[in-house]
Amino acid sequence: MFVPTADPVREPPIIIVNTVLSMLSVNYPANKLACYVSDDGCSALTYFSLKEASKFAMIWVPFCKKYNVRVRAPFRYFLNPLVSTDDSAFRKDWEMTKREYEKLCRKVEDATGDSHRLDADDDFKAFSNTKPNDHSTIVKVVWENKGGLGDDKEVPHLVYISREKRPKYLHHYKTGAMNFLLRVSGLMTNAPYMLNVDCDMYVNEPDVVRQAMCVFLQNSKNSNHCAFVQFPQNFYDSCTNELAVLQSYLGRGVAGIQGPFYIGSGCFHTRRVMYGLSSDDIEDNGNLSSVATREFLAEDSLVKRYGSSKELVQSVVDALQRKSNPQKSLENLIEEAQQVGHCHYEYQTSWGNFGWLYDSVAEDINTSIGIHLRGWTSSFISPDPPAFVGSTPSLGLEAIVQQRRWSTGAIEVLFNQQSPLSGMFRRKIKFRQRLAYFWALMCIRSIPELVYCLLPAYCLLHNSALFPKGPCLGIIVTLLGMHCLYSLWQFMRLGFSVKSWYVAQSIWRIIATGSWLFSIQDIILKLLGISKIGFIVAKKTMPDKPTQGEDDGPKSDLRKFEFDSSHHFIPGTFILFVNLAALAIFFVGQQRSSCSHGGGGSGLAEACGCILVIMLFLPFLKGLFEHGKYGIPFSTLSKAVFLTVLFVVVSLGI
Ligand SMILES: O=c1ccn([C@@H]2O[C@H](COP(=O)(O)OP(=O)(O)O[C@H]3O[C@H](CO)[C@@H](O)[C@H](O)[C@H]3O)[C@@H](O)[C@H]2O)c(=O)[nH]1
Ligand SMILES: [Mn+2]
Repeated sequence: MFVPTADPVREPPIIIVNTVLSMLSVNYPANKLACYVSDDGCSALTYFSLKEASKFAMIWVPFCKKYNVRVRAPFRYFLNPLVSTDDSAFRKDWEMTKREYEKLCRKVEDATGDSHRLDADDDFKAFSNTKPNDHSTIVKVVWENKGGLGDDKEVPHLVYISREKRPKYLHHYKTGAMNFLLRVSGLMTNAPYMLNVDCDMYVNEPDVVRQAMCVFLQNSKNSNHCAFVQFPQNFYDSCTNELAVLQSYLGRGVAGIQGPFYIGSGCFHTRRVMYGLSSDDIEDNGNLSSVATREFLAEDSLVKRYGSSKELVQSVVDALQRKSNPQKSLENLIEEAQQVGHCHYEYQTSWGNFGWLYDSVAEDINTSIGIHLRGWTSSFISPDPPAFVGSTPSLGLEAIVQQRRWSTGAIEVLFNQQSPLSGMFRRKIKFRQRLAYFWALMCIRSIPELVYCLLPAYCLLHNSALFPKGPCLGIIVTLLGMHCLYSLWQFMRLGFSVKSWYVAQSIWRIIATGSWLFSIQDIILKLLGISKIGFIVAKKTMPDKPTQGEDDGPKSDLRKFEFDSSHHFIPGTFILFVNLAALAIFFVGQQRSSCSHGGGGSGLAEACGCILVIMLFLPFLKGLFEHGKYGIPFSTLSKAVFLTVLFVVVSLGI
């Protein structure tokens, strides 16, 4: 089980602690599980929090198993008060466990306020004088499960790792961290299946490991060809539902072709596949084919591919040949694990061509295409209640920057080795699956979307017709109506409201013109070699009271849209102003010379177009009248006004 984290400020350790606790307590034999936390932030605080969490786990895990607790992230479980129960033993245990959890929270909080006191402890020496981007590898066995406690009391291994970073070396952000996790876990426990989650995505279904294993091990003739099992991502703090709808339709749709995309979190991978095998490298009985044996197991090819660590190479051979591992003492493997975390370890190896694939900031979609190109299938499981739940950025800059990263990463995939374009003639991926991956091109839509948002206004100002008149207008209105009804039906079929559909339409337009537009700039600058693309970690928060949406479906709410002086808000404000200006000029002109205009120019249809655009950019309209973080700041307003004046002048042809 892998949990990557990168920044103790944007990803508060207590969130990671909860994710880890939820994983340690899943319903599965504890001696077959191990949890690895990779910390790209190289934070003593994170390590401290995990140490404390491992102590609390000795209470939490038996408690969850004894009472068959459903939600095993303590912050979530203790949000609800104890319902009156006659079982006084349960009440006592509940209260004691809650007290211990609160103690844990306090310890983490105190350490966050005063991290210097950790320096005094010898165990934290490795963290002194380190910077997140300049430090050597740290590997710490937080808890080693030596067995003997009985199944319901045992707590799986917990290992903290932080790979070496030096300013001169590329570290590939999360992707590099995932490959390090793959290597260290290979060395230490070498399980054939691996679950990875983002650090905020706690396990919400204790049987999730069994569910995934059912798919891997089911007795169908294709069982060996399922490379990964993907669960959808759900969020406890989301104000909108557009991602849930997208995942539901896209996820299930693609699942019917070759399998769902890997979406970065809530996914179980097969270790052998991550080591680079193709589907035809495996025979019907699951063994390596003779060609694959020659290709993968030759001594020099092993070192070239996987690096110089003998222990690691041996573990790869074992994994490829499906040999079970003798239990080893984790403490004895620390040195070897540190070696495979050196910056230069991957130098002249093929890491990044297998494992999690490099060259895209959206490593999920990139790795996903790589696996499907090698002929593997994947499976989608979407249980109710959801198996994984996490935090999503608040509506505003955080969400816009996240979407920008996703779409930039998706376009990056088009220009690298895994591109669905260059793989056009490779037969191992199904044609329709390849087409589905072109969904990655979505951000190119930003340019036509921007044009569509401006066209009605331009036509009104320029007094030229955008829409045909007479019965032909009926065709356009019918098409638009059908499209709206269809997407509305998609929402309602999943139990979402009309309002939630409207909010989603609005959010998609804002993303298209606020995030995707800038991704195109990112890609152009990257292709010209002017700048590189980085990974800005999304900010995570934890609720302190149950969210309203928990039982009656998440709420859709645009009122919480936050603004600041970022340039990401200029296009939206500009679009709003242009449409407002066009409407105002149109109505003023209409009143002044209602008799002088003939039927050739723009008219009510174009005005309706403007109104529609304004409705879609409603958060911006509201932002004009709000103050503080919900209001659009003056600097953004003035830039947008300047652009609007230019646009109006050009359109009017003055
Ligand atoms: O240098 C880095 C940057 C990020 N992360 C971790 O990567 C995970 C995902 O980062 P987050 O900021 O939460 O990104 P999201 O946009 O919320 O994540 C989605 O999009 C990412 C790709 O852009 C995928 O990697 C994620 O799995 C997917 O859930 C988190 O656990 C981070 O700690 C690292 O370990 N190292
Ligand atoms: Mn996230």
